[in-house]
Amino acid sequence: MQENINRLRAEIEAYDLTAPEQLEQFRIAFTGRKGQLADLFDQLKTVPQEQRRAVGQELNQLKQLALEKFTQRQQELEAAAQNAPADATFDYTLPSAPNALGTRHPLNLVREEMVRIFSRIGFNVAEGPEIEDDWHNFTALNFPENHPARDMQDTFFVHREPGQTNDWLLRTHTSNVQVRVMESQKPPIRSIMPGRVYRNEAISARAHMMFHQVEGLFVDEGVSFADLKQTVYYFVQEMFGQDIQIRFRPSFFPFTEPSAEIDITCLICKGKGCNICKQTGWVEIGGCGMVDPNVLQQSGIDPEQYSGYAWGMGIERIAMLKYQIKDLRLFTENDMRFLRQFE
Ligand SMILES: Cc1ccc(OCc2nc(C(=O)N[C@H]3CCS(=O)(=O)C3)cs2)cc1
Repeated sequence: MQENINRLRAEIEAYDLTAPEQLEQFRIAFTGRKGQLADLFDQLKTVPQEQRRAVGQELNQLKQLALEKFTQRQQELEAAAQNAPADATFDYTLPSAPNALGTRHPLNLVREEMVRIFSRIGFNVAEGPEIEDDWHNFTALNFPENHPARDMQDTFFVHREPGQTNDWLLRTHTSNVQVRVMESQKPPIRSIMPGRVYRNEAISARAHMMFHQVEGLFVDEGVSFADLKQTVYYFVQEMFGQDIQIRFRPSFFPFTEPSAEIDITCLICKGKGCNICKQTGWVEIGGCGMVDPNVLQQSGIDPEQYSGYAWGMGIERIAMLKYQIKDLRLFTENDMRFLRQFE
């Protein structure tokens, strides 16, 4: 034991504390819970009873020596740090810790691009409630009382009085905002309505209940289907490229007459036909039409004086075409390998 005490004293006295990081190493080596001094104190019980007092005192003196050396050096370093000019202790040329900048979600990129494209031709952005009443989501849009879209199968009702029609629901499209804009503004109206919409598709393979839409509305005097076609054509060329063509397929929606589905030439095969476009050369991107005069009327706009067009597109659909994304679930799974690919 005496030999160990003498060796340890010599080690403590000779220990070099010049560099700041050696102070912590000294503490761990000698005075820490698992240090060499603790080991010697543990061995004290093996010393013969008559010598134990003297050896214990010597160990305590050694511990005191180590603590004084540690404390003195610690105070010297603290004083030096306080007195030295700031730049002496910190190397400002060191690179900072890397900050991951993150990326914007593809659905936001598409929504922002659509807003930019339509802002350039005079459209503003209108917002409205996601929890909506029956009037603004259905009746004002010419949906008859027994229309299947009103079923619980397609719509999430938030509050449903038996037999009542003034139900509260989660809007199934952003068309409610168009109704609210027409109720609150006089033409000319040039607005687009991006936002979340909800569909109760419990029976479909897609487990998705919420997706994103942008709709557009233009109401003024003398608006024609030709205006609608040109606006959609401009949007498609800005969003998908100047070489992309469009076509309108006759369709039906309660709120527009005439109505049409909007197709663009397949972005993969440029119209030749491939498995993406099912050999047709065309892919659908949304729908449009002239606002039904009854819808204008019900929102307080005189259909004898004004006419308008409207369109609707799903943001997920546009994003999947633009970025060739094959699975809808990628938008909501937060897989960084997917999300990091976008700027
Ligand atoms: C007052 C008012 C009058 C007319 C309106 O017409 C909005 C329109 N929407 C469509 C359409 O096909 N929409 C779908 C495209 C894919 S989607 O996201 O599932 C919704 C055609 S015309 C809206 C409001």
